[in-house]
Amino acid sequence: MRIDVVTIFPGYLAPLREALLGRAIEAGLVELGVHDLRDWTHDVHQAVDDSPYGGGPGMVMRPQVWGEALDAVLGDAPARLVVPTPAGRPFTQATAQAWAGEERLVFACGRYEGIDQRVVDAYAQRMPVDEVSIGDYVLVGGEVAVLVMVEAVVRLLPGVLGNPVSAQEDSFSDGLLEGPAYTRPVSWRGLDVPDVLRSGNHAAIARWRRDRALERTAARRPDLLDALPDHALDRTDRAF
Ligand SMILES: N#Cc1c(-c2ccc3ccn(Cc4ccc(CN5CCCCC5)cc4)c3c2)n[nH]c1N
Repeated sequence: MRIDVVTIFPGYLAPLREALLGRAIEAGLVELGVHDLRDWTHDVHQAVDDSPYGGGPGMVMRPQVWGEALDAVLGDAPARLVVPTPAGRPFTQATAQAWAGEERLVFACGRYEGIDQRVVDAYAQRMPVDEVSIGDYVLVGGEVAVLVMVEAVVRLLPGVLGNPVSAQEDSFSDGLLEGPAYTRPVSWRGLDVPDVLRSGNHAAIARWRRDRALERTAARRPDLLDALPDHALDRTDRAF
């Protein structure tokens, strides 16, 4: 997979070259290009924004600069254009799983009050464009959202995670939050690891983990339980 990010703060994307993601790039599993939007300005001030038509707070990012940058970055290779925005569709694990199958993702990181809508509209005429939000809170720009989305997608690519099964057993993959996890020591500050986890009884362990996942999901994310299809819960599950 090739990932390109266009931003006025390239340094914000430096964490993408660290740790797991950095190793995936070094292993050739992912190619990453980070591009400074200001490289496509032509004025001495390198202006990328202007006042909003119709009034309103703040500034809007100019379509011309974005058009030149995206034309240059995209070239002729097919890609999915992703534009983070507070007004976007929710980015979920299902989104990450769908995008993990893409050959190429190009992320347009807005700042100020966002990017002139005609940029999305123009590119949507020739390629898939997703306006997405990572959550119901307001950030200052799209860079942090891109860090989140790139990590969620790249970890799903074959060969990236040391233990690939965990991508299938993630929270949300079966529609539930994952339950609690424990490691050594068996007792710590007067708190003990649940006996069942040390029993060697794999059926009992699986049941206990499912019960804790259901319990936690019911307590913290009842909306996920409501969204589960009927066949996803067995009679024992329905106790929650
Ligand atoms: N993903 C994601 C995000 C973002 C996100 C993503 C990308 C950009 C680009 C710029 N900003 C800042 C910003 C802040 C507020 C508003 C709304 N204003 C309301 C009053 C009228 C004007 C517009 C728009 C733009 C961004 C924020 N925030 N939260 C998420 N989950």
